[in-house]
Amino acid sequence: MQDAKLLIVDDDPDVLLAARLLLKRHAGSVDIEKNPEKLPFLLNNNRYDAIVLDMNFERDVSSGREGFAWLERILDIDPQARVVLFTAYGDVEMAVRAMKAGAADFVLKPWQNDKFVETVRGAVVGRTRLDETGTTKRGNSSQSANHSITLSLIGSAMRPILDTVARVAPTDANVLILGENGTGKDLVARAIHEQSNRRDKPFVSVDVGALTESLFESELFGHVKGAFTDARDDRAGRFEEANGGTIFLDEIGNLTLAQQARLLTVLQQRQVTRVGSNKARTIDVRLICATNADLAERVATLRFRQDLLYRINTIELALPPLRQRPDDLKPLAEHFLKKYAKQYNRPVTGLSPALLTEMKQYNWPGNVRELQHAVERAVILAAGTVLEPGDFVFRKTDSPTNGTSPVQQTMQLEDMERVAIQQAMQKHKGSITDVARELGLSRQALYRRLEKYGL
Ligand SMILES: Nc1ncnc2c1ncn2[C@@H]1O[C@H](COP(=O)(O)OP(=O)(O)OP(=O)(O)O)[C@@H](O)[C@H]1O
Repeated sequence: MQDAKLLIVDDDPDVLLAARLLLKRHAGSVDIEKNPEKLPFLLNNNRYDAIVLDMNFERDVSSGREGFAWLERILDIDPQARVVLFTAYGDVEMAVRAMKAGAADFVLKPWQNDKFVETVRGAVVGRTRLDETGTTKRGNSSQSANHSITLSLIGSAMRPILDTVARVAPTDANVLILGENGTGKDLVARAIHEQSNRRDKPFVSVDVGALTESLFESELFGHVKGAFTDARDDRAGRFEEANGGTIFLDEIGNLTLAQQARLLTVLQQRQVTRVGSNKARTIDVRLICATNADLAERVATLRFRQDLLYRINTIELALPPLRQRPDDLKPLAEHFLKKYAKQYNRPVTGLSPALLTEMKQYNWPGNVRELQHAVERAVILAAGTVLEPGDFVFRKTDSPTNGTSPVQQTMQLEDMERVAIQQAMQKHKGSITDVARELGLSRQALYRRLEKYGL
């Protein structure tokens, strides 16, 4: 593995240092990262022959849940990734589960040097074989591989959207993607990038709604050493990371007015200044934003700046909620069924007509993400080879079209949402990852709701 490029992700700096020292003697290069949130960025910009990933990122937690969630995310981005999991607890059952979920192998901490190197070597060899026999792989500059995300967007409702994407992508026009949570906004943003002339440059995605007031500026625009207590080094912000490529600002509707003003200045001047510095740096980025909020209403109620809206919405793309595209339910569900039957090695082959009927009657508040998780659960738990209504958990919600006023509907939906979150928090003993998964929300979206409802 002399030429291999490796990545180690662990929140313990001592582990990172020791593992890097050891593997550096056997590999071409070894990147280390403390924050797993950086994984999507790293994977979108590098091709790693193997990734060593910690199972537990929260101190005093040994469930491995974080590791599983990140493993899944890695394989979503790069299905051929070879991931070796670190576990400190010698839990063989967990390691076996991890391998079933797609990990290449695992290493127990504290590790034995020879064994660790051999395990990583095995993962690298596996990757080389996959690449040799492989189907599409990222980093391939052929036209078809470049359009892999576009091709992964399923459903007839996506056709007109993809037509617009094809026309808009090669221009540098700013795009605003509107749609409820889980409707595919992130995928569409990536499809625009991969069809654009910037496709070989970075695609940087930032959930700006999840950034606290104090983090906002340094995360987006960077900081210099000593700018604030934790600023131990100079650091580029996400705009600089995206230079030459595309920056995707998700949940833009949640920015405070002060944040909106700072963002607008950067967009107007096309320059960023790191916190604590007075040197402005010119940036060249294509801007894509997304929100599930009604921005026109926010402008009318003075919560969103009109000048910022005009700057970001040169082209608007609205993604319909899943309940408005019943024809897409079957192809989407079949797509996820195939994916998870293969991933979990389960003999599930189809959906019963009765299940399809129930799926069409349900209103899918979590949209495609909820459908994806529902199918995943059903594939794992189903007794037969065809999924039946009993294999699915439909969350109990009233149809939003039941004759009540929009305000009452909002109240009712908010009440239901709060109760659903409370129940899921109790059921999963407060595990954010599990609750987010059950409810079909991103972790950030869940954090925001917990804050909103004071839970
Ligand atoms: N048309 C589609 N075809 C295949 N998969 C889809 C489609 N739309 C969404 N998905 C899948 O559903 C999940 C949610 O999609 P995505 O993250 O793009 O939604 P989002 O609108 O950005 O959500 P959020 O607002 O919560 O950030 C992802 O796993 C994505 O791959």
